[in-house]
Amino acid sequence: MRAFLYSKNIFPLFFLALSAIAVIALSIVMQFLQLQIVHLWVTHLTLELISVFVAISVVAVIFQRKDPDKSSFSNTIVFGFSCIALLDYFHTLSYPGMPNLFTASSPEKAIVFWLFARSIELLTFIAIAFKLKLKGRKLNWLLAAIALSTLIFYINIYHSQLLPPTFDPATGVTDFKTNAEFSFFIGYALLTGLYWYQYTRSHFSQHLYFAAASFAMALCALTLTHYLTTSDFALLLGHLFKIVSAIFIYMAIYWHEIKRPYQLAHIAEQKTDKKELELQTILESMPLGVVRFDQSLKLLYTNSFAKNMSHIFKGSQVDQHLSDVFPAKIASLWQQHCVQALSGKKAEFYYDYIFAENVQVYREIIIVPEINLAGKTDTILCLVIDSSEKEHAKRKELIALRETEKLRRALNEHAIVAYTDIRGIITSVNDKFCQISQYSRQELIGNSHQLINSKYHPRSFFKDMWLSISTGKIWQGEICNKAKDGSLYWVNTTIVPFLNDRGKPEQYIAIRADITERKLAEQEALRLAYYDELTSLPNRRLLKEQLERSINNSEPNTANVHALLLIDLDNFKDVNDSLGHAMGDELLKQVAMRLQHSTYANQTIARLGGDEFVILIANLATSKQEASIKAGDQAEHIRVALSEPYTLENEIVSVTPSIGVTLLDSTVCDAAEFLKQADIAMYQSKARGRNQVTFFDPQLQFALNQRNDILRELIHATDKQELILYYQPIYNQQKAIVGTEALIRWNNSQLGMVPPDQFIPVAEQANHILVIGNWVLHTACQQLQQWASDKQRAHWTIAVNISAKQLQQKDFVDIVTTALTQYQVPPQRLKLEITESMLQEDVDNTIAAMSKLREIGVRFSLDDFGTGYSSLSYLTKLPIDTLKIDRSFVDNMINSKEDTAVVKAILSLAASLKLEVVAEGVETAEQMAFLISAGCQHYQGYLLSKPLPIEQLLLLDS
Ligand SMILES: Nc1nc2c(ncn2[C@@H]2O[C@H](COP(=O)(O)O[C@H]3[C@@H](O)[C@H](n4cnc5c(=O)[nH]c(N)nc54)O[C@@H]3COP(=O)(O)O)[C@@H](O)[C@H]2O)c(=O)[nH]1
Repeated sequence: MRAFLYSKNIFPLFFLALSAIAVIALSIVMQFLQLQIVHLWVTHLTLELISVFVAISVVAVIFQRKDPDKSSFSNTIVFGFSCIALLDYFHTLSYPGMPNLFTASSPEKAIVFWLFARSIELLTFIAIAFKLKLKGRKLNWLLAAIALSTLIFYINIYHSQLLPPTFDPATGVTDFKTNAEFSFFIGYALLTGLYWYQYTRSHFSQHLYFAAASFAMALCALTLTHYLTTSDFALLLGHLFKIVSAIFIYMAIYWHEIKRPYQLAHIAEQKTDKKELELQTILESMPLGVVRFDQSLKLLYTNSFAKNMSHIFKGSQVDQHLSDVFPAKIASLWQQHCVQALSGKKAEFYYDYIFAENVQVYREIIIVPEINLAGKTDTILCLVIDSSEKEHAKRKELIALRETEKLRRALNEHAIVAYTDIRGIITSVNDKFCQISQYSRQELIGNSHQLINSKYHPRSFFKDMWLSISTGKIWQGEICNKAKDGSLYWVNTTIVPFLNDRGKPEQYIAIRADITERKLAEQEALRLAYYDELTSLPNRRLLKEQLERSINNSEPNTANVHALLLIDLDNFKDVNDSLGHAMGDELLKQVAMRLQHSTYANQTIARLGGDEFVILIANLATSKQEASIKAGDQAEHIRVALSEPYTLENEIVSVTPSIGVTLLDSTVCDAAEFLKQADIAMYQSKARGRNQVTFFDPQLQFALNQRNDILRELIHATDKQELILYYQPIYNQQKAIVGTEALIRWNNSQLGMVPPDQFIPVAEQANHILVIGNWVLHTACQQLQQWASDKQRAHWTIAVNISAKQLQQKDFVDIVTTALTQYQVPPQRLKLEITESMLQEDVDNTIAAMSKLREIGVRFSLDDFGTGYSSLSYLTKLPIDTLKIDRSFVDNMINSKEDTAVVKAILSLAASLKLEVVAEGVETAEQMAFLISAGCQHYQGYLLSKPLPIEQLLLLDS
């Protein structure tokens, strides 16, 4: 309970309430018992002096108080309680029983002072409750209180008649006095409520104490409404309540003026301590150095951060001078700015410093002047920001930026650069891009690369490119672009995607190098490598590649039969020889143009070289039968077209083509093989009399293979000494050998003994016959040289077979004479055998050459006479000595009248032209007998001897 009362701070009221109840009860008892107090003036004096002392104490306390506000209610208390103290003192002095104070002491005189004191006290309570403030100095109000009290004193002493009567010696206190007390009671009761109300709102103890004081005064007034004489016990009680009230007033003033300020000061001190702690914590945890200097630049404070700042504050002590805190190099800088701050101006500066360890630190300093209460600056606060990390990062970034800038400049100097956004819209280009594309930067930015698309590349090219870069991969490739003027240029392009934080491209940079020159060179090289210079048609290499592509791309169930046409011009050599190479070239160009007009877009025309052209008709048909019809028709169309006369300058020239056709299907996979097939077919056309279209025959292929085998080996035959010369003797009617025919034999390590009718035609086609013929000529001459010293054989002749190509050599005469001279052979011993067929071409030159040789003595035989077209007109012009009756006539002359007639006719013709006759292929005695009877002088044949190696021939003769 006690704790509750104290805790709620209502002990004073509780105490008063109990006191009131006790006093009222005691009062009733005393009233009932009519108790009287004797020697009351002593008690009264004591009690009053206590309350006067309390009032004076209140004034004293208030008087000592330092009021920040001149119009404080302190003046109210000083004035009010000074009056109360003085009037209560006058009241005490004038109380009955006290010595006379100017006039005789009396109850009335004492009551007047009392009533004035209580009235002023009530007014003072009211003024305090309503916080009425009196302006002015406290001393003035003290003097005013003294003056007022003195005035009341004077009136009450000397002019008491002016005042209403308050005591009747007969009846005691007057009604005025009782009513006045009752009024006081009401006033104090109301004040008790008011103070209590204020207490409940503010919880200020001061209000509670005033409430208690008011309550005590209310009880005092109430008690005093019941006394009649100055010796009544109620009077004593009233004064006791008054003392209680005075004590509560003192407590209120004590609480307000002494205790509370101390409490507030204590709280403020606690707050200050807390704030200081907080400030200290903040300062210590701040990521910057905080340093304070006084006016003389002595160090006052450094926070932990500053203390740990390398090389500057480390080891610094409070009271150290600034010049001892910092290294000399920066101390002056600090000092200069600290002095500025001490003059009241905020200073900011920045420096970097390299320490012995080569560590560079960067500092930003802000110095703030601290203004004291007097408005002056006697300390400065320095905020030290360690910007080393930031600065190093900035410098690194700067270096990186410079590097980037250098790279960018280098890149711009050497490359064509464009930036695009994620959609491919150009966002930035360099000058080189503008130069090569011929578009301005404004025209390019905001556009896509579609602006420079040359349409050279298929859509799939760019689709693949986007697929690559949109997944964050770097793309590289060569692109053909179109400049503003329509010209094309080539760039080697690298597109690098820049990725965002999520790894997705957000920008692309395209770096390009102009490779137009290289591309043109490549194209030119390609053209030279794959195209014929004269006609601009694809050459053999390109044809071969396309042919292989056609073969490889053939798919089942498609038109996968292709046709290959090989065209060779007949007699083109004549045009070259007669009209010159320039005209020959012009002819080839016109042929190329006609071929282009005679073919379709998807067909490839190529020039293999010389007068050879090829047409590849890919995917002609699904069956060979259909393909052969279509290819035959087109080949015939071409043959007709090429056979039309050509106009070469002013010359009208006619050439015909020999065309070989072969059909390709997927069963054969070799382009070279197809070309060979077409070649064979073309040669077949030639063989068939030229100006023909011939399809490839597989049997021809076999022959060709054989031919190729022979040729491959034959080329090395002379070097490998595989050639042997056999000799078949020629007899006269007396069966004596008059000469021999040299017949070549070839014994090859791979092919065995190859008969001459197999390898001679091959050698002729390949022009190798010149080598072989020369060997035969020299071997025969060498043999004649040997025989020249052999009496038995010195008159023998050797007949050497000469091929057409040998005879057509311009230096053929020289070749023969050289051989004769080399072996010192009498020309008469050498016979050159030619055939009728050789005389079909270049007859005049042939005869001229023969004549020259004939003039020096070399003799000529006309072989196989009767089998070809023999014109008697030129037969007479030929410088020949011998006619050889072909073996086919000799074979059949016994059984065939026609052949008998031919043999007789030849013999008769030879006789009339005075030519010798040799019958060859004499195999039977019957044939021999018939020939002798018919007048033939010379015979050659198996009946007499087969061709023999020289050793056997010599045996034969011996
Ligand atoms: N340009 C050159 N041609 C030459 C050379 N050596 C030969 N040849 C020609 O090769 C053809 C075949 O010659 P070969 O196999 O040697 O046949 C010759 C005789 O062996 C054969 N012959 C002779 N007598 C008979 C016989 O009674 N019966 C028979 N079945 N065959 C016989 O005739 C060939 C000679 O014919 P020909 O030349 O027409 O006199 C052949 O055409 C040779 O010309 C050479 O060095 N160069």
